[in-house]
Amino acid sequence: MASPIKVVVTGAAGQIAYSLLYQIASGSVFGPDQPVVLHLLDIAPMMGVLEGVVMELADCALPLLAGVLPTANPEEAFKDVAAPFLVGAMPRRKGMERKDLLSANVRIFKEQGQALDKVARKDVKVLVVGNPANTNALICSKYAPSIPKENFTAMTRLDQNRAQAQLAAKLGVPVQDVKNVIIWGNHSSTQFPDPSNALVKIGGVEKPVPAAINDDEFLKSTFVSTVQKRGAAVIAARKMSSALSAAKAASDHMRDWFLGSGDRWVSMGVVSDGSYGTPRDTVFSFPVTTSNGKWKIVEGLTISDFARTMLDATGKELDEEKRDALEVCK
Ligand SMILES: NC(=O)c1ccc[n+]([C@@H]2O[C@H](COP(=O)([O-])OP(=O)(O)OC[C@H]3O[C@@H](n4cnc5c(N)ncnc54)[C@H](O)[C@@H]3O)[C@@H](O)[C@H]2O)c1
Ligand SMILES: O=C(O)C[C@H](O)C(=O)O
Repeated sequence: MASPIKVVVTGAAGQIAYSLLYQIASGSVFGPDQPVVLHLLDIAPMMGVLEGVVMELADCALPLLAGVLPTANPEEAFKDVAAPFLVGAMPRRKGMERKDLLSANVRIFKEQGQALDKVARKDVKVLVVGNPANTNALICSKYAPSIPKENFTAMTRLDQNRAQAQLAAKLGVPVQDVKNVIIWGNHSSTQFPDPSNALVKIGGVEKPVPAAINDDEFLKSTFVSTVQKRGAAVIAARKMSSALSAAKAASDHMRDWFLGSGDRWVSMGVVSDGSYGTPRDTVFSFPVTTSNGKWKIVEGLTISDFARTMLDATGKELDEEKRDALEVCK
């Protein structure tokens, strides 16, 4: 058995963490042979609730759970961690856009970037889930200059999973038979869920999704807006933001980053190098492949005029969010 790795979940007393902690501690993220020590960070008033979470983790009797550290101190939480899931932040309510959370949440990611810079391993792999996730990840990276910026990512995997599920339902196939749908840009209503390179297996044969669906109007409008607005639809129905599916997506993201994405593309918000004409120095979601703990943007894709307009719109929003976030952090 390998020696345990330290994994931190922030917002550990919240609703996403409630699903996520079990997935991490049961081996679904880092593999069935990798023990974990869980660091649980939340704010001081939530320590009582967190105590209950700690009790429940113990009561799960999980063989891979090698230790649990609940704390309200970011430096204690981030000490020597390999994998931070930065979930802790305010969720939006009905009628809000995710960027409306910026002024409330971005300071959390400044403070946590500073703490990571001070005490985390330099090869730490950071996943930001708290909204607005892309810009929070950018700010976290900026305040942790001793850690490579490639190590900071934002979660758009939930959007990818939503897109894959929509296409599979339309085609009447199991969800795993659809692959390579892309989420470009921001985890917001300007994101571009792009099915143009997606593949579907039908009768054992792989075909392009656009040809299999053969309905351009559906792919350019209904499909795109359903995925863009899915988070809001869940909030309208549940009166709380998505949590079960968000925790599953966070697990998928980190698992693929650590263990590899195989023959599938996955979407991750990463610091843009300007690929595909996107704004540098924003955290932009791209199709990537992952192996040996590193991600690589899929190169050489054709960008149609429609896609160009969509990429430019979401890039513009990210540039604006960055400007606002830097102002808040001054
Ligand atoms: N990227 C995505 O796809 C995605 C999906 C779903 C939700 N989210 C976002 O994830 C975040 C968390 O959602 P939730 O439903 O778990 O919210 P929640 O309100 O249930 O839990 C958030 C927790 O974070 C804690 N917290 C607040 N400030 C903190 C700080 N400085 N340090 C540590 N913990 C802190 C709170 O006390 C609370 O326990 C929200 O911003 C939500 O919008 C993102
Ligand atoms: O939409 C939200 O505010 C929550 C989350 O980002 C989601 O996509 O479900």
